Amino acid sequence: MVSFKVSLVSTSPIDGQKPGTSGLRKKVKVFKQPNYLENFVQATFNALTTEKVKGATLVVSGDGRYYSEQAIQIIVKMAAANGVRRVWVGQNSLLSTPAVSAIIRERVGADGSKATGAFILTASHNPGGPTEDFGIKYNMENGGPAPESITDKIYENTKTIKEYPIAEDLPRVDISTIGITSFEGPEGKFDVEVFDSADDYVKLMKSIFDFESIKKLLSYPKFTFCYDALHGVAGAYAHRIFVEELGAPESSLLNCVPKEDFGGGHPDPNLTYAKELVARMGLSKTDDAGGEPPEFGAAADGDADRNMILGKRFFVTPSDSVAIIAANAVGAIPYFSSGLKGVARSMPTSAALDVVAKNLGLKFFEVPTGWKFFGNLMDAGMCSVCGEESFGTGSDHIREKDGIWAVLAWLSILAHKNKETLDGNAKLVTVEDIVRQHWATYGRHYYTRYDYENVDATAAKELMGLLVKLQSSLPEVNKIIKGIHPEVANVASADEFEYKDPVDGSVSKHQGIRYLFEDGSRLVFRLSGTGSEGATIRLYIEQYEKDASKIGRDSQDALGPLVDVALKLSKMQEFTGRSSPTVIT
Ligand SMILES: O=P(O)(O)OC[C@H]1O[C@H](O)[C@H](O)[C@@H](O)[C@@H]1O
Ligand SMILES: [Mg+2]
Repeated sequence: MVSFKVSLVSTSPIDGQKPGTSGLRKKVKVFKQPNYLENFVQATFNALTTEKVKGATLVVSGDGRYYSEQAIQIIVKMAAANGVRRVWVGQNSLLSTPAVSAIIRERVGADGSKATGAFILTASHNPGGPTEDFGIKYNMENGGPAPESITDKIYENTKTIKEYPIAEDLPRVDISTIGITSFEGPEGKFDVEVFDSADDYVKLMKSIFDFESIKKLLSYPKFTFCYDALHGVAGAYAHRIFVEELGAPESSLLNCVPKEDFGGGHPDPNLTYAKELVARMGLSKTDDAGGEPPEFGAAADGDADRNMILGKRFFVTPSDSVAIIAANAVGAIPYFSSGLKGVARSMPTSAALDVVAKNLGLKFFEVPTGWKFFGNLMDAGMCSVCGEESFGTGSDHIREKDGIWAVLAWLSILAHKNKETLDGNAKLVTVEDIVRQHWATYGRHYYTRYDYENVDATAAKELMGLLVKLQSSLPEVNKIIKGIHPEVANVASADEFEYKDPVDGSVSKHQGIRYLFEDGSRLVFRLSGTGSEGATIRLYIEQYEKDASKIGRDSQDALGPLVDVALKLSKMQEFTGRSSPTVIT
């Protein structure tokens, strides 16, 4: 057995290591600066209680983006030096964010060991490569992102760090080969175990869904399917699940080979960035992929926690997606057969889920943006299904959102609704049919999001400042609105969203600026917490329509007047210099 020594390296604090909504995300060149990654990793170790470090088992992996392999080698050396007992690594550094959560919660090592935390190496949906983004975040024992109490401590530690221990002489570990490598250090044995990226996750999915019924759906000739991993880590699961387990043809997988630069693309599953899928599904305004589009299409982001669901020439908004999953879960998904404990959405997500919760008599929660808020509810047994407008959907099977889970949930609902069809007796019920049926039952929440990416941070702050100021004079605001579009309803109330966690009582302030209209419409403005440069302003626009004769409009048309009001009220163009958003979803 190779032995290693521990040396102490002196360092000094580096500015700007405050973790955002989902960890620390910066350009690769920033991460490559001397001690940058090391300082953050040590600040994290120092923020944890001793038993989470000494003798502990730690998962380290991610979406395989550029710099992952080097980062893993550094973290392994630091883990060894900090007295960690074993590090678990997905083969080739690949583990999706949901798979990491599942592994922390479910995996038991050959010697009975269980992980107590993970470093997830990802910048999620941000591009990768030498000039793009890298990221790191720490997840806790419950499989969810570290709560603010820990991330605040990490940040404080980054401001005072003076030294870190490292096992400089520990040889590079081959993370491409499955197996355990053992070392001997001053505090005893240290193992690095490399294992199959998909095994544990596939097992979990099979315990949640009825794979046989999905298989039957996928083998039905009129049901065609397509999945785009955007060259992210979802590719490491897609072949195994959709092709090997469920029998989909190889040709149904698009961009399913994980690449360290995501093939030069932007691995964010939305109508702008998932271009190839959007064209194949017959939804592109400019390219036509030719041929009849598949009945079902889906995409994932870089670390496979996000999802986009499409039907033939049809886009399902994420806010509708979670509402539809919640409305159908009990009959369609075995995991939920005894009912839902409750449902939750993030504040900017449309109120489609609220209506389902009300009709079905389910507990309902509105939380700030960020998955960690759902985790607390789930740990307390208060929430089964949740989702966000930002293409995140999930359940209490883990403590992260789960892109492939969402696809399997939709396939389960389709299989359920098509029981008779699959037996040869009826017409195929499509994705679009399911959504339209849902609107007819619950009403439709027209919804759109405008993103202004990488705008000047000062200008963005000023814009938000103006919107807060306007909130104190609603009569004035309503006068402005009437001057723009007299048919738009009055603003009934306006505030900055604040959340008191019903489980731990913690309060999160300034979680987005809301204008709530008398007819149930909403305008929400937020600054993104996940960007790595400048500021990104997000504007969320929503309007509820109950009248069945009016639920079939084009959503941009239906929302036109409200959009206009939002842009003029906020002086968007004046502050940002932008005449149109970077992305509309
Ligand atoms: O802050 P934003 O850029 O709007 O991003 C918000 C999103 O960030 C990450 O993806 C989190 O995991 C999500 O829970 C959150 O909704
Ligand atoms: Mg992600």
